[in-house]
Amino acid sequence: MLQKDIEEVLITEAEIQEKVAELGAVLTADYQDKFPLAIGVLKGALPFMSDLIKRVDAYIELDFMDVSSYGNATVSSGEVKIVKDLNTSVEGRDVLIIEDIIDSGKTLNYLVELFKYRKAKSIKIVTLLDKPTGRKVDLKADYVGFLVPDAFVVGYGLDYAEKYRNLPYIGVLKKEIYSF
Ligand SMILES: O=P(O)(O)OC[C@H]1O[C@H](OP(=O)(O)OP(=O)(O)O)[C@H](O)[C@@H]1O
Ligand SMILES: Nc1nc2[nH]cnc2c(=O)[nH]1
Repeated sequence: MLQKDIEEVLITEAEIQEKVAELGAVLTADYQDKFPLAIGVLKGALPFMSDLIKRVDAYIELDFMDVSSYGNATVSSGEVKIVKDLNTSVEGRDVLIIEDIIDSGKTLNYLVELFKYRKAKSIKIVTLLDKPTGRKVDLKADYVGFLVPDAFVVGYGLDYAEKYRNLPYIGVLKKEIYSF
């Protein structure tokens, strides 16, 4: 049903799952002797976070932050709003931010500055997708799944107007779906 709105599948479900396992193995090694606070950035990171944490064989604590800067648009408003804050203090903690995509970089830039201000011991970023052509601020992730081209992508957590998050793959929507 949802497939009829998709122009092109960029990353298949199998490719995502293979990459998640790879990233999980790297994180398992890097966090073996630590107890990081893994912070999922809602809502987009939910499927990635859910799959990734099951591939990390190390002690990790989970928390969530809900921030939003896109609303129903395909371009960042540039203003990051905290919709839900953490339940846990980041002070003195090794923080691992889990994101679905870095585009302009503004969301993560905001969160990194916030967690620095809140005195996190270390801050690392794992993102499933990186769209370097969208970058507006200087920001790099520590762990990246896939580079994506300059297109608005949906699926596996990523939405257009709150739809398509439940697709198991990453794709590009047909042009007629967008209401500009
Ligand atoms: O690098 P940026 O340009 O800041 O874009 C990345 C952010 O945009 C999306 O979130 P959105 O604000 O759409 O909220 P959502 O996760 O609830 O969809 C995505 O989940 C990232 O958090
Ligand atoms: N769904 C979706 N959300 C985004 N947020 C920033 N870039 C994107 C994108 O390409 N797709």
